[in-house]
Amino acid sequence: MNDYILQVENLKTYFKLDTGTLKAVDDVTFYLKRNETIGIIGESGCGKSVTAHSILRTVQNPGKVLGGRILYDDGSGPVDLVTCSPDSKAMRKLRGKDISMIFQEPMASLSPVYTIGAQMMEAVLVHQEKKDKKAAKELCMEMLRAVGMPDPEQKYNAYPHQMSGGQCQRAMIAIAMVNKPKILIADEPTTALDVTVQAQITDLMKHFQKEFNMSIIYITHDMGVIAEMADTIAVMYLGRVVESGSARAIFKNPIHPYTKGLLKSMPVLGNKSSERLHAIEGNVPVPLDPPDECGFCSRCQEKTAACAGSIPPLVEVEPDHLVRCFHYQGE
Ligand SMILES: Nc1ncnc2c1ncn2[C@@H]1O[C@H](COP(=O)(O)OP(=O)(O)OP(=O)(O)O)[C@@H](O)[C@H]1O
Repeated sequence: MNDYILQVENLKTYFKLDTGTLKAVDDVTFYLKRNETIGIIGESGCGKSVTAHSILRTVQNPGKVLGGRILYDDGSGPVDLVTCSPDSKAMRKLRGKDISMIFQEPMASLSPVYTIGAQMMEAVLVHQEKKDKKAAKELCMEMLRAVGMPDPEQKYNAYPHQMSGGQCQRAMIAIAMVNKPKILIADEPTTALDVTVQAQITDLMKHFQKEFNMSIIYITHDMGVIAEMADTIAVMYLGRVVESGSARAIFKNPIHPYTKGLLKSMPVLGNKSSERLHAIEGNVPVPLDPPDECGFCSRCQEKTAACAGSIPPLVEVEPDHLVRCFHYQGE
């Protein structure tokens, strides 16, 4: 069996707007191994969420996946999701069953007008040919207990507004996990929570990963969470992967000035709290008809005249460690 459950290659997702073409995801390549976690990191607007929605084929209009491949292999051979229509039976079967997604804001996926139980039952029954409601309810209760929901019987009949933020997050995870997906896409799932609940939620994901042999795409702007969760890392900037490799390689030997900037912005245990954290100056620009140059060059401390000439290629630094920077052209 192929080592990779997902291979994303040269993915392009653009939004054709009246004002021009917004290249949200532009030539993105990364690979996800079975039972492993890839961390996708970058500041707000780098294209992380649009990448996730491209995989699930749920990109909002007028966004369209316009190029590349998304090879998903559940063990029976790779299928290119780019060739599947977003509304196809194949994609509907895949979403929520093989690949599930959880969000920063549970209310983005929980309906306010249905109970948690009704939403869980819907998630189970939609993928069953013979609808067995009794078995489905048992599965839902088992999952509510597995996510550590307090008083699961009562929460099964509760509406989201009757629960705390952390409980809603657990309910969303229970819905995402109830079909034991092969891939979980977690888009900033802990950002809105306090640190104790954050740690509980990441532990929960690791527990499910082991129990169900699940792969995870963990999207965040927090290098600390990535250090805790990820086996491999893809650093995104302005719609492109600018550096990727094993977590060890990225933390020990970061090459791209953007990766180095992100690492310097991480708090270090033992440093005095009065010491200011490094911040990368400026903001991520909007990739509306972007010029053919390194996307980071407007903010890069190391830029030279060469950086504005064209888009740097992805170069292999060491096996499986790739970087997209004119200053690194290989040995
Ligand atoms: N529906 C849309 N219409 C137009 N532009 C969009 C749409 N959704 C996203 N974009 C643009 O695509 C680019 C990438 O956005 P995306 O949400 O993927 O970034 P992100 O890295 O996930 O940021 P965040 O951490 O804030 O979610 C941004 O410039 C954003 O403004």
